[in-house]
Amino acid sequence: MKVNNVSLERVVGRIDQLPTNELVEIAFAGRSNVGKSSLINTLISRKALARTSGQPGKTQTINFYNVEDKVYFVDLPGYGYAKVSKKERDRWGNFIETYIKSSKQLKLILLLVDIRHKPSEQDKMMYNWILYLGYTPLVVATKMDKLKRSQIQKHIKILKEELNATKDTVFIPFSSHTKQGKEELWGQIDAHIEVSL
Ligand SMILES: Nc1nc2c(ncn2[C@@H]2O[C@H](COP(=O)(O)OP(=O)(O)OP(=O)(O)O)[C@@H](O)[C@H]2O)c(=O)[nH]1
Ligand SMILES: [Mg+2]
Repeated sequence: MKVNNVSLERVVGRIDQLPTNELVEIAFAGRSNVGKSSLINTLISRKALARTSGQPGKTQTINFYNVEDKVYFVDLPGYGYAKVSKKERDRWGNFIETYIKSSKQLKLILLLVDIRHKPSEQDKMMYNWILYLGYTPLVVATKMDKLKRSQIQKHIKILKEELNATKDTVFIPFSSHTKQGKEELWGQIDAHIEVSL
């Protein structure tokens, strides 16, 4: 998709504020600091529409970006931020869960994991949970610029093994610094949007 028009249309902090809309939705999930907001900025070719930060826990609301009046990119708050209380974590879990379960327009969930590290227990839970809800997550292995080119396939293999990934789960190495993986990712997103339009 060629992106000219995009805006942050809705910031949702409570379940009862979730939109009932017509546009298709694509959600971006993953642990705090993995690069969700940066990925959205890269896809829409904006430097900083989605707020990013070196401090984990930047995105705490569910943010709906209207892209070309065709699709919402849904930036989810990150999980696994150690400094957050259990109560907050539970609230997060309920919030995300309610959104994913209740959205009628959600067509694709991108699960972001850091290409350098083994997935955390929460990453594994999230992966399995997305499958359980009937979606096949598209796994984006972020921050590939931090690895040597020769290491990338090895790390993708480790991620597949550790997540015990299904055959039809697609893995895309990505960097929002070098923009590697951007075209491939758009290819996947366009394909999902097309079948749903
Ligand atoms: N080297 C490198 N750093 C990245 C990349 N993507 C994001 N970062 C950095 O990682 C940090 C976190 O990025 P964000 O995009 O804010 O992460 P997030 O997943 O939205 O974080 P929360 O909103 O806290 O859930 C920032 O300092 C980014 O500059 C990447 O591809 N390569
Ligand atoms: Mg964020």
